[in-house]
Amino acid sequence: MPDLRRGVRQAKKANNVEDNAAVLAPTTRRGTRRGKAQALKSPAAGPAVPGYPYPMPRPAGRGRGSRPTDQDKNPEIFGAGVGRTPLNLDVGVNQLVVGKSAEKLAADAEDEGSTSPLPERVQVGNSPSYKLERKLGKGGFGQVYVGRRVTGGSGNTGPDALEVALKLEHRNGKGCSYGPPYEWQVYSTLNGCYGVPMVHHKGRQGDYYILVMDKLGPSLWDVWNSSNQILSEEMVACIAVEALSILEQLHLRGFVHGDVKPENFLLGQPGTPNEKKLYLVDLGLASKWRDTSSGNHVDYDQKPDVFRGTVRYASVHAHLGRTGSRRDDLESLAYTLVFLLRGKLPWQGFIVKDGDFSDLLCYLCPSPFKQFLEMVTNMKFDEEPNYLKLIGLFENCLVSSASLRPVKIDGALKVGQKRGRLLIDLEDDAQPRKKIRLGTPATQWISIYTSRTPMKQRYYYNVMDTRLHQHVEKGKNDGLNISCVASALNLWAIVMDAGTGFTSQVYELSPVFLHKEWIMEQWEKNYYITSLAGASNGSALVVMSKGSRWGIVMSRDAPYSNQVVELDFLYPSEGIHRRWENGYRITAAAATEDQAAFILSTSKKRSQDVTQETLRTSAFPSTHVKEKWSKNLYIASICYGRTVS
Ligand SMILES: Nc1ncnc2c1ncn2[C@@H]1O[C@H](COP(=O)(O)OP(=O)(O)OP(=O)(O)O)[C@@H](O)[C@H]1O
Repeated sequence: MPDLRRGVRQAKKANNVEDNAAVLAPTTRRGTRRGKAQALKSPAAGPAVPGYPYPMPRPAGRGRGSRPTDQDKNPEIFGAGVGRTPLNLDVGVNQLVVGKSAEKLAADAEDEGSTSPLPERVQVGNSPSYKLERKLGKGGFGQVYVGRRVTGGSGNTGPDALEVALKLEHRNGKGCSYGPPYEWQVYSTLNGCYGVPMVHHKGRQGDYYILVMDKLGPSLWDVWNSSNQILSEEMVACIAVEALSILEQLHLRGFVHGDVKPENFLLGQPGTPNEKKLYLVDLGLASKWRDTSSGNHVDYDQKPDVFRGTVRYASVHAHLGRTGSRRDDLESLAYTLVFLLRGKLPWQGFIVKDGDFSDLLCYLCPSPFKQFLEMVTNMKFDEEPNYLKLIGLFENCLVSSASLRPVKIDGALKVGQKRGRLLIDLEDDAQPRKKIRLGTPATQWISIYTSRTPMKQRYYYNVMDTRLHQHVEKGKNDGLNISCVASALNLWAIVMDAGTGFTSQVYELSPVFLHKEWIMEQWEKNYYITSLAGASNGSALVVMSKGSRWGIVMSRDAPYSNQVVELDFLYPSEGIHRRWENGYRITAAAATEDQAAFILSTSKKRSQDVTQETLRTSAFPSTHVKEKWSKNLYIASICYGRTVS
């Protein structure tokens, strides 16, 4: 097939051309990660909810907005460069989403009127009988009422209490598609866990699934709202310390909460000895971070279109669809604390531009809170949190004597108590960590190298539109085909090599992105898109090729057995390393000013174990490429865009 866009042939070698014509020894570098390959589940198989501990399909969703709040009146706008909302997360403030669009959420909300009337009296299992009294709260799933004991039982507290909280979920409700709410199973495992209210009875009555639990007092959101929307530093420090103790216990039992926020922390009942005690409720989004049978940490994964949690407080990892782990609860706790202290989070109510995220958040925080945020946002996926050290950060904020403290910190005192003070050793011999997520945004070249048998490879960079054809033609004359293209500052970078396996190639530079007519014309001729780049001025370079390898790739039998994506607002180093360890290799990369995405695939041919390395450089990596060539590592992909330095 003739090339459709053959430029004028020119033998002249431009300044910015490099050629690897040297003859290299025919030794292939063995993969250093060989043998560690461990196949991950196919994305299509099994539940789509990360870390979901039970073998049931994806829950129907936790999509409805929670209780209307003053804050809800102010719609939040999430900017693309915020570092928090990459996908269809344009939902209101306190909404919980599981891979759902905002439209679907609205539809769910309209269903509400169709539920049956609430029972006047409740009696489940061998519980006493309760009369339904005032409403305590409402979430996206359940409604919580005071239950006043009318018959049965005689005590004042515990399973016999005169007043309990009744959480009712309609059997047709979102969380009940497969029987009793998932939260029930979590409560069964966690009953008695420090800081989690006791569930005394549960059962179905008529159309409702009902949990009978300890009645608690106001939520931290209520307290914040009735305190002029600001809480003292000491109070928030006490909350931090106690919340950490509660989360530690929850984590010790193998669960992450998954929806840490002010609305889900409740104080004990006013007027009782527990009125200053903190509790964590709502286990409906809890998931296992540790596999029960093997005791191993659950596998890392990223599904950018799946989100669960509350938009405002969710960790950046949760926004990016990564499997939940202990670090996410801690990051949400950090945002909860900043919110309670300052009454707002920097991403509320306005579009946050590049860089503002970390600057604003850190600027708003007193030192211990800032340090806390830095520590938790730098945690690895499976890292064991150092709860003691995190608690210790707040030691100096706790100035009142134990009896005057606004919130009890019994959990932390149990560990390091001495006369009601925390005794926590803040000595740390670990090396200071680099600020990854809160670092300075940068724009760099990201180049990916793969080991291959020796071949000729050449690159051109800083290529203007007008010079493109002459470079490509020169390469073609030398028997090379384009293997990847990239754009930086409206100049092109082209990598050409002798090992693509393509028999013929066409390309087009068009002022529009994905010039449909031209692409369809080439498809008709059995060409398939093999590389693609867009410039910031809107023009696009599309390369289409045909040949044995890509003919197969694009039609029926791709050589990949599985494919995943790593997407982030910085270079997702941890994710890429985890994927490498599981046998994935980067097969495509793209970056813009504010995001970078990597497609990683596993090869059907297990024997094809290739070493892969990546580089991030401010300038085009010309010197590095030569070094890599000498080790039989060839550019496999290249892009220019968002990283963090
Ligand atoms: N044990 C309790 N005692 C007193 N109030 C409670 C109790 N449990 C829940 N509440 C109140 O009811 C509200 C809703 O409860 P919960 O968060 O469990 O419901 P949900 O439908 O699962 O919520 P979400 O939409 O956040 O998932 C809480 O924010 C709180 O104000």
